[in-house]
Amino acid sequence: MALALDRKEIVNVLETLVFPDGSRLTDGNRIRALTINGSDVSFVIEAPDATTAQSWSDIRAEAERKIKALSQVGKVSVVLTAHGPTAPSAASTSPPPNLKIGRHPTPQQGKTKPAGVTSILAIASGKGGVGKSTVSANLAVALARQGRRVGLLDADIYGPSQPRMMGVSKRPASPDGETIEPLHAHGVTMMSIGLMIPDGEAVVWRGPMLMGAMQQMLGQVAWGELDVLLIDMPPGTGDVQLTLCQKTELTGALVVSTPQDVALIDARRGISMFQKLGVPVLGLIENMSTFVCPHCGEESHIFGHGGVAAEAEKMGVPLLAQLPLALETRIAGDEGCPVAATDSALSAPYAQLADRLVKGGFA
Ligand SMILES: Nc1ncnc2c1ncn2[C@@H]1O[C@H](COP(=O)(O)OP(=O)(O)OP(=O)(O)O)[C@@H](O)[C@H]1O
Repeated sequence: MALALDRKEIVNVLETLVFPDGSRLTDGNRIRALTINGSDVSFVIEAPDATTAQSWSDIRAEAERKIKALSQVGKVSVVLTAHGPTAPSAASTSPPPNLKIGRHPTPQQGKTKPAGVTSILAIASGKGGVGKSTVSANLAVALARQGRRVGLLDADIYGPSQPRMMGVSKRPASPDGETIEPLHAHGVTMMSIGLMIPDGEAVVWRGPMLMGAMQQMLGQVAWGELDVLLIDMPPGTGDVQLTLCQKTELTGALVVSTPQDVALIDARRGISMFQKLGVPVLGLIENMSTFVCPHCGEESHIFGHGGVAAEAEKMGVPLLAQLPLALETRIAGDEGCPVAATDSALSAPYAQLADRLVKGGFA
């Protein structure tokens, strides 16, 4: 029988990798989420910013090669992520690129999809504030940790929250005034409409302008090769949702709801919109399903219990995940490092959701 893979053996190998400045790859908590699953090894190398991350690609490759060379190791997945923006001076104080974002849409025949993107998943909710952005950010990171090439488009035009949740504030560049360079955080390629709008400017666009902006976010952003692009949709069933369903080749939709009746009624509306527009609903995600008290450990169902599972059954769609309400999840989101990017036990349900989507061939 083969001996179980020893974590220490992996760490020993990683310790031999040294940067030109003499520091080790294992210094300063750079190696995160080292996971051994049978003979498969995965971990994340976290750089302080995106520029540094780029310069670490050789050491990432070397780490992968050396771990693979160990006798009992099967698959190796090493994800290089950047925790912060490229340079503090390039934060949101700089103006957005000079592109006409929010222009009228250009005529488009049929449904399109950015070249190089295999699957597009819309993350939607009927009601606002149920955690759709939290789920999108964490799912994106969880998929990236499983070695998938992931994009995240924050299309929540009225309340873009991905820059905060993913810890990104740099303005995307547009060297040619036409193509928009996406940003990178926690192994995810991302873009938010919030990064394109001048600070303090309220979005008062109406239907056609919104459609034009969405078309630009999908068509002008240099997404590159992606296994999956997650779209964090605005809540409800308005213009943006309709346009996306009609003009984009969506692989499917994931609908997030809390167990509350009011949220479920709206979720039902969202599901029915997707079904009418011929977008497969891949499943429901129950967020804030239980609350585990950080002091006494007692579990309570603040927003009710069982409603989302019953609704999923009624609508004939799977219940894909039940995600707990946790202070750590909220804080991690506010601090720009989604809990799925950490070693916390709370990252597990997101990893399971990601795994389910990968196994289903959707991501
Ligand atoms: N599982 C969770 N545990 C703890 N806090 C959560 C959880 N899910 C979401 N939150 C918190 O609830 C708030 C709303 O979440 P989020 O912004 O993800 O919702 P949303 O549905 O995208 O909202 P909007 O409709 O404004 O786009 C945020 O402060 C977030 O940190």
